[in-house]
Amino acid sequence: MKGISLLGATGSIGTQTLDVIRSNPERFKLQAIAVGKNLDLTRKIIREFQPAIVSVQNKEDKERLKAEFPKNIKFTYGEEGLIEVATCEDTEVLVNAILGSVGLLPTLQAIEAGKTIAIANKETLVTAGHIVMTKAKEHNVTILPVDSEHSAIFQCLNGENEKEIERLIITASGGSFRDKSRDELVNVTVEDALNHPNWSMGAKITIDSATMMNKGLEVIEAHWLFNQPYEKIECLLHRESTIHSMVEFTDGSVIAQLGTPDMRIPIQYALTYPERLPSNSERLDLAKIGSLHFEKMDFERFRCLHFAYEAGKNGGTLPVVLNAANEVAVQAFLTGKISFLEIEDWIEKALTSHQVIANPDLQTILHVDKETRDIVSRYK
Ligand SMILES: NC(=O)C1=CN([C@@H]2O[C@H](COP(=O)(O)OP(=O)(O)OC[C@H]3O[C@@H](n4cnc5c(N)ncnc54)[C@H](OP(=O)(O)O)[C@@H]3O)[C@@H](O)[C@H]2O)C=CC1
Ligand SMILES: CC(=O)[C@@H](O)[C@H](O)COP(=O)(O)O
Ligand SMILES: [Mn+2]
Repeated sequence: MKGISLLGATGSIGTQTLDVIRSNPERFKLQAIAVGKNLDLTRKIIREFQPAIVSVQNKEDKERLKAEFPKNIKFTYGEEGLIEVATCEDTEVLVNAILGSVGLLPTLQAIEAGKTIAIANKETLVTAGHIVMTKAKEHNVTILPVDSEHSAIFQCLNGENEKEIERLIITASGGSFRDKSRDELVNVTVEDALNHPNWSMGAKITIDSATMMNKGLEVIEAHWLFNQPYEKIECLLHRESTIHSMVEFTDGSVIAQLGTPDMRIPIQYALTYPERLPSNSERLDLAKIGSLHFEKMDFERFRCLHFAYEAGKNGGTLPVVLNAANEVAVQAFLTGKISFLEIEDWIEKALTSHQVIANPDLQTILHVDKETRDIVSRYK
C-alpha cells in the first residue's frame, strides 16, 4: 500500500488524483491533503478518504473543520501546514497539484524527507528548477512528471541516454483563441478565455494556455526535468491534443506518446511507475479522429512563449519574475481588472524593469518572487 500526500486536493488535478486513488483502493492510501478555501469539497474528501492530516489555507477554516471532525485527524494551516502534509511520515509519494510557486517550499522539504515527487505544479520548477533538481539528486529522490507533455516525453525516453536526444517536441493545442488574430484579442472576455478546446482544467492554467504562457512554462519545466538546452526544446501547434509530445533522437527516429485528453492517465502513471495499471479512461480511436494537424509556432502572435524562451535562456532570476508576474497578471484578468492583452504587457514590463541576479539561491528566489508580486500588483 502506497501512502500518498496530495497538495491541491480540491483542484482539477487534485480531484483527478482522488479518482485514481478511488479506483485502486488496494494500492493507494491517501494519508494527507492540503487545500485552499473550498471547505465543502474538503469535508467530502475527509469523509471518504479519512486522511490523517488536513491542511487548509487559513487559520479560521482550520478551527472550523477541527470542531467538526474526530480528534484523530490533525488539522493544520498555511505554509507550515503545506510542509506538514508534504513530509507526512506515512507518505511515500507527494503529488504536488497546488497552484503557483507556493508549492516550492513543501516540495523541497518533501525531497529532504526522501519522498518521491509526482509534480504537476510547473510553477515550482520554473521558479527554482535548478534547486529542486539538485536537491533531488543529492537525496536520491525521483521526480515524476504529471504534466501531460512531460509525462509523454518521460514515456518516450523510457530510460534512453539523454545524450541521444536530438530535440524534445512539445505539442500545444493553441488554447481558446488559437484562430483569432491579435486584433481580435482586444475585447475577448474571461468566459471566452476559459473555454479551452480540448482540456478541462483549472482557471489559471486555462488562461495560460490561451496566452501560450502554459507552453512557455512547460519549455522551462522540460529544461529542468530532462536536462536539455533550450535550443533542443521546440513547440509545435497541434490542435487535436492527441500527441501529447515527442522526442526526436540522434538517429532521426521520433517517438511520440498519444492518448485521449484525460489527465488521469499521466497521474496514474506517475503513481504506479514503473508499472502500468489498467484504467477505464476513454480509448483513442484514431480512425474516428482521421487526421492530425501540425503548424509552426508563431512567436509574434504568442508573445508569452517568446518571453519564456528568453527568460529561460538568460536564466538567473528572470524565470522567477516571469512566473510571479504571470500569476499576478492572470489573477488580475480573471477578476476583471485588466484585459486579456494586458497580461502580456504586465509580464513584459516586469521582465524589462528587473535587474537580473545570476545563480540565485533559495532566499534570493523567495525575495524576488515576493518583490515581483508586490511590484506587479501595483501596476495600473
Ligand atoms: N488542470 C490540469 O489539467 C493541469 C494542471 N497542471 C498544473 O497543476 C497545478 C494545479 O492546476 P489545477 O489543478 O488546474 O488548478 P486548480 O485551480 O483547479 O486547483 C488548485 C488547487 O490548489 C489549491 N490552492 C491554491 N492556492 C493555495 C494555497 N495558497 N494554499 C493551499 N492550497 C492552495 C486550491 O484549493 P481551493 O480550490 O480549495 O481553494 C486547489 O486545490 C498548476 O500548477 C497547473 O499548471 C499541469 C498540467 C495539467
Ligand atoms: C493537460 C495539460 O498538460 C495542459 O498543460 C494542457 O497541455 C494545456 O494545453 P495547451 O497549453 O497545449 O493548450
Ligand atoms: Mn501541460
